[in-house]
Amino acid sequence: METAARTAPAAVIVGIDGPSGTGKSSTSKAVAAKLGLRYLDTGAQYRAITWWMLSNGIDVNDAQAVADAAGKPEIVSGTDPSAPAITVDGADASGPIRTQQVTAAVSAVSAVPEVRTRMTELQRAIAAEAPHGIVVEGRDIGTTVLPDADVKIFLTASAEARAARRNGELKGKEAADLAATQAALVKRDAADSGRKTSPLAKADDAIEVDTTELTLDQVIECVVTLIEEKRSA
Ligand SMILES: Nc1ncnc2c1ncn2[C@@H]1O[C@H](COP(=O)(O)OP(=O)(O)OP(=O)(O)O)[C@@H](O)[C@H]1O
Ligand SMILES: Nc1ccn([C@@H]2O[C@H](COP(=O)(O)O)[C@@H](O)[C@H]2O)c(=O)n1
Repeated sequence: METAARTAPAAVIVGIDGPSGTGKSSTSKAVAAKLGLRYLDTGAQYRAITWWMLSNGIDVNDAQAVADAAGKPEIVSGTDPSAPAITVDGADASGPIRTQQVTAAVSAVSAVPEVRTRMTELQRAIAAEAPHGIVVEGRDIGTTVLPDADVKIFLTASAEARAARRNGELKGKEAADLAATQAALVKRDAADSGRKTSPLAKADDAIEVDTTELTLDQVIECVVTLIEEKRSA
């Protein structure tokens, strides 16, 4: 008797891009966990190399010095969506990469072509090793890192909504000025969109999701549905 062959779903590669505070990390982690996929935070990698530059006395505004040092740190990213991890030369960097000092310096470092070449190679290698697929979030995943991704999403939200979300994270800590938060994220987006190499941009074939009026759960549901539709097509 013939039995129908049961095939596991093919690995699915998902790229989620967008400006700062649009919900890329929260959405990507939840979607990956729900669908049994790996997860990669490429922003954390750019933050990690920036932290290394700062820790090693390299002037982040000296593009040549950053380029010369770009190959030195060893950056290792975990891909478990329930326990994102990142190390630099074997040391846990998950805390230090989130400081204001790193946030203020990361756009300058990530604009250096040698840094982007190194990170892109690392990101492609990680994506290629994910057995069932991966959700990769960043700024240039759909345009440059994984142009053949199965699903490309570009998240957006108003600057007001993004600033309010960021300030909401500070509960219990000193409340930040909303206008200052908004100005800082708009400035970082402008630097990321304006650089020559792999700027923050929506790929032509990416699906744009404006999250301004959506809850996080609604965004997650929307992205899961888009991936499932693609898988069943
Ligand atoms: N749709 C939403 N509604 C309300 N809050 C949200 C929504 N999406 C994300 N958030 C909250 O907004 C904050 C920023 O989200 P998140 O860190 O996922 O954004 P991001 O795009 O990855 O930001 P960055 O690029 O700066 O790392 C978090 O506190 C998150 O819980
Ligand atoms: N694919 C990417 C991802 C990130 N960057 C740069 O890193 C910064 C930090 O990113 P977060 O997601 O952690 O906020 C971001 O502002 C970019 O400068 C990048 O260039 N490409």
